[in-house]
Amino acid sequence: MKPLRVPDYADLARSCLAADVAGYLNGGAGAEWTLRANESAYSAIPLRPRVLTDVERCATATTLLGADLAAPIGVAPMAYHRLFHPDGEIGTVRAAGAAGALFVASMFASTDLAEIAAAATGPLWLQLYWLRDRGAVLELVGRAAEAGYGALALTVDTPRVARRYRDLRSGFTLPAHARAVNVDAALMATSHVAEAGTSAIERHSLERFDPRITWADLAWLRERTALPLVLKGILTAEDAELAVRHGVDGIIVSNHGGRQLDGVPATIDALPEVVDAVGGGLPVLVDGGVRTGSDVLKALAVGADTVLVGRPVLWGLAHAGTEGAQDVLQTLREELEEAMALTGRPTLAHLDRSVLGTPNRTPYHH
Ligand SMILES: Cc1cc2nc3c(=O)[nH]c(=O)nc-3n(C[C@H](O)[C@H](O)[C@H](O)COP(=O)(O)O)c2cc1C
Ligand SMILES: O=C(O)C(=O)c1ccccc1
Repeated sequence: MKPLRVPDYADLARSCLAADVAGYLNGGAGAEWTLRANESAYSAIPLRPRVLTDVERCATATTLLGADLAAPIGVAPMAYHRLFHPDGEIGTVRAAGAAGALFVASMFASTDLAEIAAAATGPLWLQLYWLRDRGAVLELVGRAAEAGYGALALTVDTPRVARRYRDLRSGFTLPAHARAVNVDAALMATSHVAEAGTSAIERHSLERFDPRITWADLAWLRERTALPLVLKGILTAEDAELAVRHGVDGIIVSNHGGRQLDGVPATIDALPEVVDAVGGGLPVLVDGGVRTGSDVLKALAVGADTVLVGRPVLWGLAHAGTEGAQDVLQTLREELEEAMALTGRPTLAHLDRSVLGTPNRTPYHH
């Protein structure tokens, strides 16, 4: 079967990856309630099309923090792309460039961050976890600035990596070909040591991630870099207001793809309160559960400026390397354009909450 839709790639990736790697990729935290909610909440929202609006040309191009995008779509930061295909981050960053999408590299990328930058042809950000060793974080920030990264995305929903039962059951550990090559090897040493009944990634986070940071610490980072700072993992109006007050340059509404606190709402359900609290002063991005162009359209209609996709890009990469990842991003852009035409909204400015019907609420149990 030739893959045509994003879910086709999910099936193909599952069948070409080892079971433990597929479990790490597709799994979530706890009972995986939030993981399921992310996708099913999009499915529950009906669309309200308008007709006779001249949709011969539907324009998806936009800008984000001063950079041009072919569509308001980007690749969410994900660790270790080489786990899934030898093309690794070089494949996914090339795919993003070809599709005109933003690429957010993970702090735990399995490819040198300068090599990622050299292969990039579009906007590029670096995601960070705040390690107890602040010097190591700062060193990475310096290298990112030098390599031309355009912004930093600090992930704030992960004081520690959550218990992911698929990984605990499989005893998932990182193989030698997928390592976090941008962080000092001594700091990463325990991230790939197997121990029965535990997750190496979770144990490593307890040792190395700094769970003591507060809003006051953001100033420390801001004073040491000129790069825009975006917070990833905001889910409430309260935290959105604090983020604005602390002068951040953007917000990513995210529940980490259901991989951190299980029981939080689907991101499309948390998005309205964050958008309303921010009030338009800075870009709001969202990720989690986006699988179709209509999902992208729904997030934009609620008020997101750009949508990030995670697992779908790695499904494409796993199945067909660079080409597969590119096809996933291209498909989402084309489906978005079609959804704009068929809802009668020829520009992104036309996408407001009037596009959205009342959700059919029996969700979260699919
Ligand atoms: C395999 C995998 C690795 C991830 N690694 C990171 C990471 O290193 N840093 C981070 O902030 N988020 C990480 N995430 C979370 C993603 O950035 C994103 O929030 C999530 O995948 C979006 O949901 P989706 O996969 O349903 O699109 C990871 C997600 C996956 C699936
Ligand atoms: O962020 C994640 O979901 C994730 O898988 C991860 C990978 C390495 C370190 C911390 C988290």
